[in-house]
Amino acid sequence: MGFLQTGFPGLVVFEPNVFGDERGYFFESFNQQAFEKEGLFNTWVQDNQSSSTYGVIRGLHFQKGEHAQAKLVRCLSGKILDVVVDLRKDSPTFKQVYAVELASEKKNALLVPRGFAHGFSVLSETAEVFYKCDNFYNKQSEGGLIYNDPTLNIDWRIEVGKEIVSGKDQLNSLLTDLGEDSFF
Ligand SMILES: Cc1cn([C@H]2C[C@H](O)[C@@H](COP(=O)(O)OP(=O)(O)O[C@H]3O[C@H](C)C(=O)[C@H](O)[C@H]3O)O2)c(=O)[nH]c1=O
Repeated sequence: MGFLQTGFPGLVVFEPNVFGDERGYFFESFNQQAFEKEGLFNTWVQDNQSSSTYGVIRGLHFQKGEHAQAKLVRCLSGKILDVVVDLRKDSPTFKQVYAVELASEKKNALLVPRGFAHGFSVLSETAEVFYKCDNFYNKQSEGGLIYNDPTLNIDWRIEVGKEIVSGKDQLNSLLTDLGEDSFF
């Protein structure tokens, strides 16, 4: 089981020990003792799962203030580009972007601490994404960054014109327009 540092404080890529045999495979997708040994202390209270087709971009979302959520994100089927933006004012990586490919084949996961905007693009024909949250959904506190913000210049690795973005996400803000209450 490996925990890979990303250079962003608290943002960690998790690579489990996978046990394969003639039946298939087994791995522990989360182990509180192992995570706490790495200094990763989260109390997960809500699990989310979504399914999307190629070209879908969900996000970038965050919940403000006391409703902020840490997430442990994995791809159950297919492949996604998981993308986060650091919104923590005191972080050395404040306003920086980190992206990592999560795939069912890799069985990897991304631990996103509170204080990040999170989104992903679907690189395979379909993808099912599962993520644990350490705080409950709170619609009223939701904030969003527009996926094609020129300041962030995120390469979602989707063929031009094939992006599928919800009406709600098309109304997300530019980083430069976020209010003070969007930062941590
Ligand atoms: C997030 C959420 C949504 N919902 C309901 C609200 C809507 O009726 C429906 C779809 O919600 P939304 O369009 O916000 O779903 P996504 O675009 O996948 O949102 C997620 O996208 C990015 C990748 C994230 O990291 C967030 O966890 C989350 O915001 O599910 C709930 O009932 N509970 C929830 O926790």
